[in-house]
Amino acid sequence: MENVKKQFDEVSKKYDSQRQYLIPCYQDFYTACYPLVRKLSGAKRLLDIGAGTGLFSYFIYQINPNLHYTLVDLSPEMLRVAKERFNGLDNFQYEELDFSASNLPGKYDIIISALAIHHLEDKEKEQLYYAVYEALNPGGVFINADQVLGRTLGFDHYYRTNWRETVLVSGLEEDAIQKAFERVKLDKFATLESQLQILEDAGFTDVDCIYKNLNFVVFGGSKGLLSY
Ligand SMILES: C[S@@+](CC[C@H](N)C(=O)[O-])C[C@H]1O[C@@H](n2cnc3c(N)ncnc32)[C@H](O)[C@@H]1O
Repeated sequence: MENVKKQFDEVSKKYDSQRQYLIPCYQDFYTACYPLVRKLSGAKRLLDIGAGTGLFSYFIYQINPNLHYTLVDLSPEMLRVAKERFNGLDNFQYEELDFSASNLPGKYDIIISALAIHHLEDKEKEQLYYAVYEALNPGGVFINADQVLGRTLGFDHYYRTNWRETVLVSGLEEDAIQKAFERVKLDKFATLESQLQILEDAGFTDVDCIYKNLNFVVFGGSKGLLSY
């Protein structure tokens, strides 16, 4: 995890400005969960796993500013940017921790994560999903916006090649592109199906993928029947 921490510490100040170049479906990817979150009217506490600069929390904050937000990340520099973003708001707290090695702190009604869990080995992903289930209050929901391994080698190759080609012509400066290409070497994608299965095994009741664009997906599950 030291390498992950180092690379995200380094990119922290430029991270937000590069996101729209590096995630071709940026707006849809971060807002696909809005209808689901809007339905969780009784929710009070949200945990963002691998929150980084707080980008995903910021999207949720746009539609639910009254939640209590807990942002966890192992990179102090990424969290520093998050603290600047939410400066002055007393419903935000921050925890510097490695979620592959530490327990998740507290109990929550909504647990979110974006582009973070793919840094874990498959076994660690599984352990984390079980821990997420335990950390949810009854009726709570887990939402993971992430990149996944293609279902077949052919599609995986297509997704990765397509992403590189898209980023190369995105207008992002060359140095930033090369650093992003370095960072993705740390990624450990797993298939969507295997992760949906783990969520079911962990006890989640309603489990599904609510958004997919190439290998960018948003999926998750509810602890108890989804009341919609
Ligand atoms: C690509 S960034 C995503 C940040 C944010 N969620 C977003 O959507 O912009 C991945 C983040 O996950 C964090 N991360 C990766 N592995 C981690 C771990 N084991 N424990 C805590 N944070 C981790 C990194 O430090 C980084 O800030």
